[in-house]
Amino acid sequence: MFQVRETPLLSCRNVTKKFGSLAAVSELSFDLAAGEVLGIGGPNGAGKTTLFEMISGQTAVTSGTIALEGRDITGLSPVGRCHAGLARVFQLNTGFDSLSVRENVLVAAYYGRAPRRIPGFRVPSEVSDQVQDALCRVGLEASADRAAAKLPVIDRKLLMIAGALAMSPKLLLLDEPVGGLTQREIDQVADVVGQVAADGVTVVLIEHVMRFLVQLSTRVMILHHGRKLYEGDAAGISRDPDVVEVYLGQSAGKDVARLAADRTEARHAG
Ligand SMILES: Nc1ncnc2c1ncn2[C@@H]1O[C@H](COP(=O)(O)OP(=O)(O)OP(=O)(O)O)[C@@H](O)[C@H]1O
Repeated sequence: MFQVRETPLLSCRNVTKKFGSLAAVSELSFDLAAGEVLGIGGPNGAGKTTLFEMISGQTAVTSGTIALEGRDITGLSPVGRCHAGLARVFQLNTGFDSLSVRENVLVAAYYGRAPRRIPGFRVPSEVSDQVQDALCRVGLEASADRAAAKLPVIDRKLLMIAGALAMSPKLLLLDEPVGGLTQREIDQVADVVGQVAADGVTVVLIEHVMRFLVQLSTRVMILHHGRKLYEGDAAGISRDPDVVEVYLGQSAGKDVARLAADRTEARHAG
């Protein structure tokens, strides 16, 4: 297993989730250092989203522990985890359709950073600034007054990312952020996430789009049947016969090898 020397930003120890007799995630352990981008892949049903459910507190672990910056958060509510610095972007749209783009982000910025009482809904100026900053980071400032329901799919995805960023997270969980997007749109989201990571936010992303996963991840973990099948750099997944067999397939494995080589070349050139 990868060793993180200082107190890890996120630490999962023997995390297990059982649904009846099915172990969706089984005895999974990993550490994540601040500043990493961990890409998680694996076949349908591998346990990726269930892992996110446990990290973000939407579902309780059956056993195991989860710590954020050394603090055990295993029993904390989802909102408590938000206030501790953890933000999650869901796979499916979670925006409020009837609110504007700005209002959607405002709800996240207002409630996501500290405990608030509803009757006290006065927006402090630092929250407004946070909203504006989040909109600019994803490029939605020109759409701020549009109703969320009227947005194209790509902008809905960016809106969810803006909501998460408005909470000033230390750890950002992204569940299939580019599913269903065109190549150009995927590149657009990759630019946003790459900049978020460059700004110091630690990211864990689940993605089947290998181009996106390989481009952004500093480390990749492939799950299968709730267990770790592979953990290492992106280039290694195409050389791992088990990953190629159960997940990538031969031709996709070659594509991933090419993508990883392109990435290495681009980094050296940069
Ligand atoms: N609430 C639930 N009740 C029962 N079984 C569940 C529940 N949630 C997930 N599962 C099962 O747990 C296993 C892991 O599901 P999970 O959604 O975590 O996989 P995944 O890797 O995210 O898949 P995908 O790539 O299709 O999103 C699957 O067999 C799924 O059917």
